[in-house]
Amino acid sequence: MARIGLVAHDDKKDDLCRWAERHRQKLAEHELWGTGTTGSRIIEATGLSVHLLKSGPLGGDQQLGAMICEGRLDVLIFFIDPLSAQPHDVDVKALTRLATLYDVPLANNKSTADAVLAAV
Ligand SMILES: O=C(CO)COP(=O)(O)O
Repeated sequence: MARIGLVAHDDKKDDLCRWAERHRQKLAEHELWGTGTTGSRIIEATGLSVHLLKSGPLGGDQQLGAMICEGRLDVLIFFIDPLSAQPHDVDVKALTRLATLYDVPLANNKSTADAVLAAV
């Protein structure tokens, strides 16, 4: 069982919910962690159990970063919106930096997320 973080920027939340619905059965085998709004949307869309952290802009990205550096997260699925500025861009950068630093598989789009999930 892998510990999987699920995060999406606002314009990508629908995409991540559809992706989670498509992979519902496989995701149910794992321990899921989500930032507040993303996690709630996934619970609503799929009925999956997701541990909810703070909303991203309120520290949820940093909580996931802390999980990574403490060895408590195995995979990060983070659908980033490349077309919008984020008020908490520094937190987004910190999270992706820590995932890279600790060699945690990081999927920023659907194709990569498909590949990563197939490997866990
Ligand atoms: O902002 C986010 C990631 O940077 C996601 O946070 P929410 O899931 O709370 O919207």
